[in-house]
Amino acid sequence: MTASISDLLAQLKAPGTFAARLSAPAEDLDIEVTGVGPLRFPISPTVAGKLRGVARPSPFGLREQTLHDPSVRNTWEIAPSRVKIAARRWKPALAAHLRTLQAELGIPEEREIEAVFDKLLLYEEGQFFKPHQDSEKSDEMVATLVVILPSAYSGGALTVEHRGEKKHFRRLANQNTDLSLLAFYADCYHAVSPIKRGVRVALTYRLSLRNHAQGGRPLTPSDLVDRLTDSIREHFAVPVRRRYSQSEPAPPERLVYLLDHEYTQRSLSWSHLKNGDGVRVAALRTAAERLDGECFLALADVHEVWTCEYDDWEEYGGSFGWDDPEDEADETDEYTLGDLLDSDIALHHWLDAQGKPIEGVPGEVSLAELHLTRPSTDLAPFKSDYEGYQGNYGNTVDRWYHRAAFVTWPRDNTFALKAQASPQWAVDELLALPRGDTAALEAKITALLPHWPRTAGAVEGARFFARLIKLSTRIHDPALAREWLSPLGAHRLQNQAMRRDLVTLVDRHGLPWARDLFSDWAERPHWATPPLASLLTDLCEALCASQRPPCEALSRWLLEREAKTARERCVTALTQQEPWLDLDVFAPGSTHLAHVLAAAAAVSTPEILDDLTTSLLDGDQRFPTAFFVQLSQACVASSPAFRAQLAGSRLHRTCVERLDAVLKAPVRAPDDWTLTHPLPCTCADCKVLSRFLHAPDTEHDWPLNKERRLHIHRMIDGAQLPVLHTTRRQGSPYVLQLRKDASLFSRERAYRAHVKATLSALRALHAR
Ligand SMILES: O=C(O)CCC(=O)C(=O)O
Ligand SMILES: [Fe+2]
Repeated sequence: MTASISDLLAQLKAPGTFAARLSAPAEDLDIEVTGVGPLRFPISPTVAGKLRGVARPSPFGLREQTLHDPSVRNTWEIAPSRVKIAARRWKPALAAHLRTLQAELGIPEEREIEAVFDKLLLYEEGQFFKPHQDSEKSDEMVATLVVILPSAYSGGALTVEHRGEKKHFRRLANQNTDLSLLAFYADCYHAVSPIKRGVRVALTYRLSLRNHAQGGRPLTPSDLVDRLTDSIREHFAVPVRRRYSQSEPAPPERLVYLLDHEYTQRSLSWSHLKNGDGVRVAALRTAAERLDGECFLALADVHEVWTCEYDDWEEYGGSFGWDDPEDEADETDEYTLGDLLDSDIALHHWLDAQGKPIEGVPGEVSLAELHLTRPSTDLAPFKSDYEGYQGNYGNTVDRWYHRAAFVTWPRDNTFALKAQASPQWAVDELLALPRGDTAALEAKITALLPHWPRTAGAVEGARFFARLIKLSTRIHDPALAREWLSPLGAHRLQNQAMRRDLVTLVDRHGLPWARDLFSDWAERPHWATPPLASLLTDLCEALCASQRPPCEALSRWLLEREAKTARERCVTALTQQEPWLDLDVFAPGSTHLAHVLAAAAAVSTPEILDDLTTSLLDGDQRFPTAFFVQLSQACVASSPAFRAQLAGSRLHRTCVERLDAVLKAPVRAPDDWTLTHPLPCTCADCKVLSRFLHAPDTEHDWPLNKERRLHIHRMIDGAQLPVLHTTRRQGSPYVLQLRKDASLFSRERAYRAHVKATLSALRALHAR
């Protein structure tokens, strides 16, 4: 059994810790503040008062901004321009202290630390600084140094937190005489608890790594690297099922290892990884390179959704309260996490092995790719959002974390990964391959298939699909060509070049292959896929013009298939409640039929018209007049070729008869309010409604309880009858008031006019 990557990496302890302290005599520090004079230690309350006289309230940096908020930070600060420190003795003394602290923080000896003085801070009684991260003001900044000057005070403990682990630094026993130097990694949250008595004076420094040159990689025990190599090999060998995917289980394409420290775009670099991250990445990279893996660093945005138990939740700030060990304040979390419901990780800001930014790699991380030694819950979220009760899930909380990751994959996977981020790029690359090398092309295409339907299917734009089908004509393997074409869809065969490519394919792979391809496309329609019907004429023409037998056969098969679907659409429309004098119910089906008939006429396949006529006129269904009106309209608007074929046919004669009958019926007299329309329901109430419609009456007041009123409302609306129906909310039960309205006349006039125009167009077909 190979060990898990996380377990192996957990054995690599960080060289050093995230926060360290030392104490030192104060005599090497000669310090003078403009307007106050030289500071003598311990700093007296009088001098502290003078310092306050030249200080200003501190702002604090929150992410990219600088804010003034005394509830977060309540201290005085003095700018470096007012503070003069004699370099002669302090410089070598500070350098020596830094070497000690550097070793404790696990920063390799060969890296040189540079300290830049930032400011002088003064905390008086009650002043504090709540948990925060220091903004990393330069690319090289790795840590913060605080030098607490000798003075008498209590409270004012500094707490530093890293990945759930906290270190408390209380004042030194000899705080009156000695300096206290504290250094911690810049991504650590830290806070100063309120001063109880006295004053606390501190200098802060930014610590940067100087010699940028890639100092050798931290060494890793070679047996561990061997075992890690085995585990990585196994990671890329064992197939796993992908979440939400129907495709066959496959080995992960990448390995993503989440680092422990936080990094910003500026601070992420191979040479500046913070303590434990440095050794683990070195080990992973050495192992990955043995396997010819490509290696990257990236920033990782982690988002998790948890169920949670709610207890008195407050905004952020409450959950990371004072940690004054002298107070022994008990710590309570405001909510307790339950189950992880969902998580997603997005990688961005990629750096390659040389540290150069790269683009075009998919950001989304799958569970199968992921390894980590510390779960995100150990970290302080960058942001969290509490959601009240969420149905089945109860309360939930969303948390976001800023992490970073080491990523590696076998060099052979690079093409497939980049293709996921940009299918367009991949198609262009493949088209640029030397024409004759089918084996190389097919190997590359095979590597893309697992993600191809999803990634290529999401692309918008005709150019891409034109190139996709063009490339498919260079694939010899029929099954591969079919899978490659699956994201295309028949509705996208919009231009002649694409249809010519289709002809080439059908001619090469044969009719059964082509039928399967079109069936794939029909089975997996995009929700907004436009029907193929409007393209049918062009498609069949292109297929038949080739005079290749499989293409001609495909044209026929498509016509028959589309004729069948069109007829089914019309039959389905029959089952819907038919509105009074409505011309829309059969519109989609009739238009579809007309497209099929036009295509059949274009490629001289007259049997389609005969077959359809028989099935429409002699089938079990009786189509109402509205259907023939719609069909006639679609036919007269269709292609000249089809109109010529229709003229004098049985379908033509039937349409003429049915439309003629409409016009032969007597025109409604101006005072005739009777109305005949079949209702789909025969209940007692609907019979009453029908009687009222038939009758010359225009009004009917009908006491009815709620349920029955609702039924009648629905009947009238469903049939779009020219009857107003309102409820008079008086008495018991309320009264349903039915009123026939004048649209009875206007709608009928419009209908007759429409039928008349269509009929004369139908009759004109003979004249040609
Ligand atoms: O006063 C201290 O010990 C810490 C000061 C600090 O965190 C800061 O200036 O950002
Ligand atoms: Fe700070």
